[in-house]
Amino acid sequence: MDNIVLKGEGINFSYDGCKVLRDCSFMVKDGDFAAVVGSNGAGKSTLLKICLGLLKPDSGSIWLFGKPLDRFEDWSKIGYVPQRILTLNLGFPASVEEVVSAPLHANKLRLSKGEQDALIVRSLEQVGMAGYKRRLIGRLSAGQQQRIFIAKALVSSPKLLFLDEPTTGIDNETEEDFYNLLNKLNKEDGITIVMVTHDYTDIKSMVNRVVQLSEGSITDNIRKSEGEDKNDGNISI
Ligand SMILES: Nc1ncnc2c1ncn2[C@@H]1O[C@H](COP(=O)(O)OP(=O)(O)OP(=O)(O)O)[C@@H](O)[C@H]1O
Repeated sequence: MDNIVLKGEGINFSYDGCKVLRDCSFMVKDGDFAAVVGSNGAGKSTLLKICLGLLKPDSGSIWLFGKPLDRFEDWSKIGYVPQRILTLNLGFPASVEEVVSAPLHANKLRLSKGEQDALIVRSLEQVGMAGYKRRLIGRLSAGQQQRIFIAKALVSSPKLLFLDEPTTGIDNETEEDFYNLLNKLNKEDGITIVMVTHDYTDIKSMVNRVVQLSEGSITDNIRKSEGEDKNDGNISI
């Protein structure tokens, strides 16, 4: 019970009366690499936004680290890389450092300049972009920009990282590098990952949990453990 970091129970959600999620229950345990899969429009991004409190369900509950979402305060434990439709263009004025440091200001962590700098450098190192601190983000490639957005999500040392289709607009070779990076963050740094993806076959070997959505319902919440698939999605905990 202790090692459940994310739990959803009986989530229903509609946009303007149009039902998108139906009675969704699921869980993710500490150390999991969970893939949220399903066809276009199945409700994957919506489910992620509900887990993050960005959308409010019509009914049902979310728990983060054992706390109901409305009482959860330790947002520095959570990283989020939203779905990106467009690559930032050359004229975008923010530096890599400004982008990466944003969560430190938002989370009001009250860190000294030196502590902030150390966290920025460490998160850039984690994504293999150590030398890019002073560069303008709009001048980087799509794959490099995506690494910077991961660094931004990592800067507050999260325990749980949500990613929404992070490889959109990235070529195959960069994509492989990127998955290796996520695998390292999960297996070596112990960060629990919840990732919406269309490329399940590419990441099957690193994923140990699948949350399958079909037309707004969760049809599977399977953890692959010790060679045995275990469905623990709809049981009460
Ligand atoms: N802001 C919105 N207002 C109204 N309807 C929306 C909104 N966002 C999403 N929808 C609808 O809700 C449904 C689920 O959308 P969602 O983006 O969660 O699906 P998804 O599984 O992430 O899809 P994709 O794989 O295409 O990104 C879709 O039918 C979509 O058109």
